[in-house]
Amino acid sequence: MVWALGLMSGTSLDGVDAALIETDGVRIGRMGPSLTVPYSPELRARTRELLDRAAGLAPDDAEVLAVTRELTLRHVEAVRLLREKASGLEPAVIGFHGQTILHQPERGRSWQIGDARLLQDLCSVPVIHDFRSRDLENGGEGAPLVPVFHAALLQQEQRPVAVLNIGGVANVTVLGAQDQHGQRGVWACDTGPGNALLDDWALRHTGKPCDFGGALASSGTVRQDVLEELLAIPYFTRPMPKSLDRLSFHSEAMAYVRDLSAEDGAATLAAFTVEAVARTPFPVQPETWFVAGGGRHNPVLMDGLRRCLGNVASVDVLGWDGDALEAQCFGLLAVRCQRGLPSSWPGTTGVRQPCIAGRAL
Ligand SMILES: Nc1ncnc2c1ncn2[C@@H]1O[C@H](COP(=O)(O)OP(=O)(O)OP(=O)(O)O)[C@@H](O)[C@H]1O
Ligand SMILES: CC(=O)N[C@H]1[C@@H]2OC[C@@H](O2)[C@@H](O)[C@@H]1O[C@H](C)C(=O)O
Repeated sequence: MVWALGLMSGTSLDGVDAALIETDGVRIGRMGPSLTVPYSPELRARTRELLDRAAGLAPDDAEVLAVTRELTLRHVEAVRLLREKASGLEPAVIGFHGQTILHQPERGRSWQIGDARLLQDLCSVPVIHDFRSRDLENGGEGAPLVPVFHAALLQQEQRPVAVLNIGGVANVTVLGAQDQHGQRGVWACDTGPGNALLDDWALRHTGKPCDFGGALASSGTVRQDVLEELLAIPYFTRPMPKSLDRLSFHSEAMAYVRDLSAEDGAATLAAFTVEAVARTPFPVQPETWFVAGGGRHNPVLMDGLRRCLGNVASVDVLGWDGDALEAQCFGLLAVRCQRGLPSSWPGTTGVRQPCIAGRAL
């Protein structure tokens, strides 16, 4: 096994998560330390601006290049701080996801900005990057990629279970029951919004970047009529696998809630996240749901999920760090790439055949 350092900057645009993981690409050994390096409000705003304009931007646009450099330097800082924290643990490889500013699987396109060469030169560690392209080239959605990691972590689990990540977008991995040979089905998709719509709503109505503790949503009432209109968006009846951009149906959804009070709008958007999960057409019904990502800190989301799905717990009950999971995943994916192991399958991304994620420089 080797130590791999994973870097993930998610759709919430709040910063870079970095984590160390010991793995041979198949088995997972020890988890090392992890940390988050936040983006400055200025960098967050500039990145958000790019994300809003991404469909019309050229790769060599001056602002794209400037933000790419800034973001990469935040990643370099994350690597430096994590190495300091992990004194003595030297990573053999870095898995660098980059910042997604556009995801259009229907056009075979997913755009992560980040300068892998600069990161490799400044950190002096081999970097694996560009994790989504090959999957897209082979007919896949390019996301989610985390199911291989969830399956590796839950190798001992015999029952059908699900891991739900509620980041900016929410994604789920469903693991079927194990047969007598230890084989099981693995299915995945993005279920719908995670926190992104709620974050934008909270920012507009409270000036804060999210609905901390679900305070706003818990003092409002869900508008069922609006909720049903939101859930009538065709994405929700599409079979899995399927994936989303942070801005997928963003303006549509915002138009539906626009006239609601701040509280009712937040309650309705939180219910939207929950119902989108509950209505996903799953091939098997999970007995237990383990929830990761920032959304697990929002009691309105967690209570709603419990009401709809039954047995729902934070991944923390498994001893996992729900804030470091995605960064750890990109450490694992980097090692799998180096060893020629596939990381996506027809059931997880819709790719035609099992596919290696990432490439070296
Ligand atoms: N205490 C809290 N109360 C309410 N919401 C919270 C709290 N802490 C975090 N969140 C939510 O979690 C979000 C961040 O989640 P996370 O870091 O998992 O997203 P991400 O990794 O950027 O997204 P993705 O998984 O889509 O790439 C915040 O934007 C916020 O909405
Ligand atoms: C294109 C992109 O960056 N997608 C992210 C996003 O954030 C959550 C969800 O949408 C998921 O599909 C994916 O990230 C995780 C790490 C994944 O690929 O598994």
